Amino acid sequence: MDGRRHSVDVPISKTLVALRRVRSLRDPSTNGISKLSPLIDNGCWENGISLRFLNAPYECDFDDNNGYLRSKGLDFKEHRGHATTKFEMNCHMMNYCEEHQQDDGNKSPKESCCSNHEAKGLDLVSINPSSNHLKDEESCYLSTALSSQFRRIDHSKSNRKLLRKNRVKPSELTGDNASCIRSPCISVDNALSPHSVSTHTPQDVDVDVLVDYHGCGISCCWSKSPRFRDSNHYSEMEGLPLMLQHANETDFLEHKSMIHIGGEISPTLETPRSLSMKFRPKSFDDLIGQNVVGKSLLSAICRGRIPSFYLFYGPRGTGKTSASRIFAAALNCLSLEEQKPCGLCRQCVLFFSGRSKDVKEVDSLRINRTDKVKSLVKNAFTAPVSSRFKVYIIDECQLLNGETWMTLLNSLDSVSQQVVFVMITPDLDKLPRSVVTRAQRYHFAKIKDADIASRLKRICAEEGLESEQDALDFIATKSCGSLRDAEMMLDQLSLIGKKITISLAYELTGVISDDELLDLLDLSLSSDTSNTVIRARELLRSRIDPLQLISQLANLIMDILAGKCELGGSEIRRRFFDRHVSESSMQKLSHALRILSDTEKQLRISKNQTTWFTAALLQLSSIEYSSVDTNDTKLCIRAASNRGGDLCSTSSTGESLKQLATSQCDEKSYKIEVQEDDKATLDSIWYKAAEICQSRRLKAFLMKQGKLSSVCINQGLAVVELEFNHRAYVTRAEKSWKQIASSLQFILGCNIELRINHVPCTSDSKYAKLKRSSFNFFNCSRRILRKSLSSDEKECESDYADYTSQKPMMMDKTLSRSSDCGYHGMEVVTTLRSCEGNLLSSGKIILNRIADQQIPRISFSRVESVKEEGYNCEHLASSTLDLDHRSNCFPRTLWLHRKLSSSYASKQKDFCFINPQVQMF
Ligand SMILES: Nc1ncnc2c1ncn2[C@@H]1O[C@H](COP(=O)(O)OP(=O)(O)OP(=O)(O)O)[C@@H](O)[C@H]1O
Ligand SMILES: [Zn+2]
Repeated sequence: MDGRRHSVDVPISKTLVALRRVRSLRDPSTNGISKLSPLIDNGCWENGISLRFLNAPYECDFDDNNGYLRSKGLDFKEHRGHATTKFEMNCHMMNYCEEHQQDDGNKSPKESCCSNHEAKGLDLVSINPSSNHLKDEESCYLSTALSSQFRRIDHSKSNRKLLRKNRVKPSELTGDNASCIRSPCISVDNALSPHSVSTHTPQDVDVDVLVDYHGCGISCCWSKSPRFRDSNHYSEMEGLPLMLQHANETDFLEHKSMIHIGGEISPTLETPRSLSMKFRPKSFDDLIGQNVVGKSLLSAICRGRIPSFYLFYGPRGTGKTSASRIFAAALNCLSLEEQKPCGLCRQCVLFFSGRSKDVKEVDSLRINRTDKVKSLVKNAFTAPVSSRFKVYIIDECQLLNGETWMTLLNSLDSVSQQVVFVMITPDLDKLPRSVVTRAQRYHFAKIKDADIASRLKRICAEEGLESEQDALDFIATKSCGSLRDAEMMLDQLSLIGKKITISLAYELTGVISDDELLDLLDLSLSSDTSNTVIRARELLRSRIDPLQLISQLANLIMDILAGKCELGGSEIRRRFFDRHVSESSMQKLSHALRILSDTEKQLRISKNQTTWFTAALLQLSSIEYSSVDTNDTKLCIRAASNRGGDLCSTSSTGESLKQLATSQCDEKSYKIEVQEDDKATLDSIWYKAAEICQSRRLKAFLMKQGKLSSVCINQGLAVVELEFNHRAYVTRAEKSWKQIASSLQFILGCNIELRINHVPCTSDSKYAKLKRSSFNFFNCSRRILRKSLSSDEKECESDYADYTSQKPMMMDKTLSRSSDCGYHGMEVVTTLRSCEGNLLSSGKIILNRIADQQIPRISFSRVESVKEEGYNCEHLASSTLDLDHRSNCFPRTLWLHRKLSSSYASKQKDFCFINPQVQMF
């Protein structure tokens, strides 16, 4: 059996305690009572149920002979008035002070506490609380110290019954026991009385006093149950109904022992409800990843520069609340050392046992009423009871309303120097500006994955949990910088299996393993349609959300592309990397990434996520046809026809195009008969595309005047060039570009970028002359996407359609934004070709918007690399163009192109801009 875990004699008790623990894990941050709690809280713990902590390392000895309890030199005596009663007991006790063995060798406050007491041989004295109040500071302190060691046992009637049932004779109870019937706690003498506890010989022992420092894996959740608070709390709560005592959650209590009497678990003895409670930091050194904050707060304390208003903000689970408590303790710590809180001094003990009257945690929602906040402020004006500072910790302060803030802020100037407010929020933006500016702000950053993982490792070691490093790394990644989330996940995993493994972690979080993902990716890239569908459905049906799956898949692909994915390992992994190592595979993967990104957007608005996810997977294999042919070259078909010169090389693969054409359109109606001759292929595509245009006039126009001069498919995008031999035809075609593009899209089955060129007829002598002097290549491009548009996009699209019915097209919807939408300019990527069509150069022109112009103007501020073969267009840099006066918009591609062409052509007649690609910035 695990040395730190405890055996439970009777299964039902184990079950109930386990239930309690599970409940606590559901929502460890709240103390809401679940349905189970009445069962557990009020359940009749039958007589005879005893909990026995086996294997607990006993650090504390009780000396039967001399009647003194000694714990590492610590003598416990009972003082009643002037009388000192010795007592003896036989119990198994583990000194809580042994709790934290710091890895770094530094002593925790508690350890130091022990050793300190040990060194001094200090006698702790308990004043028997005959009244419900501990009257003076000392008694409070002493009582605190003792009760934090040994929580008191309830001597109410019911408990006495239990005691009786447990064969403790009433006569054996001392008169003093009776005198404290009303107290929810027993005094130390009672706790340690030989009558209330007995040896654990099988017959006689019904009660074992169990003190477990390390936590037994059995957590109690009574921390906020008022019936277990001591009388001091009640009286104070009455006076200050707004305040939440944090006594219940403090670490000392969390790590305290449990006393089980006659089968009843004394609820006043706390064990941590969760790992995150158990491992709540207790000093600035314990805070992980917040060194700067810790240092700064500590140095403020040391220098005595304490403003009254602090704001701790940052993501959840990063230590804000813990830091505020540490800060409060440090403010009042009496130690002269720099390291505060010391955990030893009177103030520290008071604070950590939850009995400090000067540190309050305030419920934000409850002070959102005028009377309540006023009462709080009034309270703030009273002097601290016993400490140097009065500290108010207000968590989730973003929930405070304006009026409450006003009251608090107004009081800040007048409250005494001894009052400190620590406001905590995860969201600074939700606070009024005046609050943010007046506070001393501390940012709690997300905690690094590596730090989280090493913290988890330490916890596992301390808890005696077996774990795989991969699993811990995974938990760290999944917890997004929140140590609490990580600890909670670890806690849950520790309940499931003996060892915390990566597969267990995957299962708990609903994530699938990289191997499973690689398998799926392999299938989909290999065009294994049926198996892809089967596997995708299996995964989706079993446990994973399509959106999560798609994001995991995308991440994995990115890792592969970045070379971050390990090649070795499992069989699946090896197979995948054997098959997908080539350059073409990498292209496929990067295209797959784009498909997944599009699909992700679509999934967000789709009700049928499974279908669309599966469809996306099937598209991954279609990349093979559309973007990459078997030789890794672009599929590019051009009619060499009337273009002179060496327009880019053509690698016409009729077969690929056939596949492309037939794979994605209705075979019966639009199957393209691809000829070996490219020209015929292009004509065939053009004919089919024209054929399916709805407007008869357009159909006739396209068939008669238009020509498909090239189709170039790369990475799922077909760049289609059309030729018209008259400017008027070009304009006409431009007006119907959408229909043309969708027909072509339907035929080619992929995204389309359309370029409509004006190529004067060679037979026309006038144009022939023109052509000789200037290849006036009139060009524009537009693109429509096959995917269905989201509603936003549709809106844009329709705006755009309206606009383009009167004006030439534009390429990108962002261009339709008005000039005052924050764009500063645009970047135009141009290509220069000679009149023969030879590529001369390509380059970039940066256009800056001239500020403060009602009608925006652009100036050419930079011309890059358009300077080859003796051509120079630097003069553009000094020119300025007026933008279209009809719109307050940046120019449309075509318009810009015309401007550039005319401006440029006037100086250099030999070439022109082709296909400017415009990007706003
Ligand atoms: N920086 C940290 N160092 C050590 N433990 C931490 C840290 N941050 C969080 N934890 C762990 O998470 C638990 C919760 O932390 P805490 O309540 O201080 O976070 P928080 O930032 O206040 O979160 P919230 O904003 O949700 O209240 C702690 O008990 C502790 O176990
Ligand atoms: Zn101290």
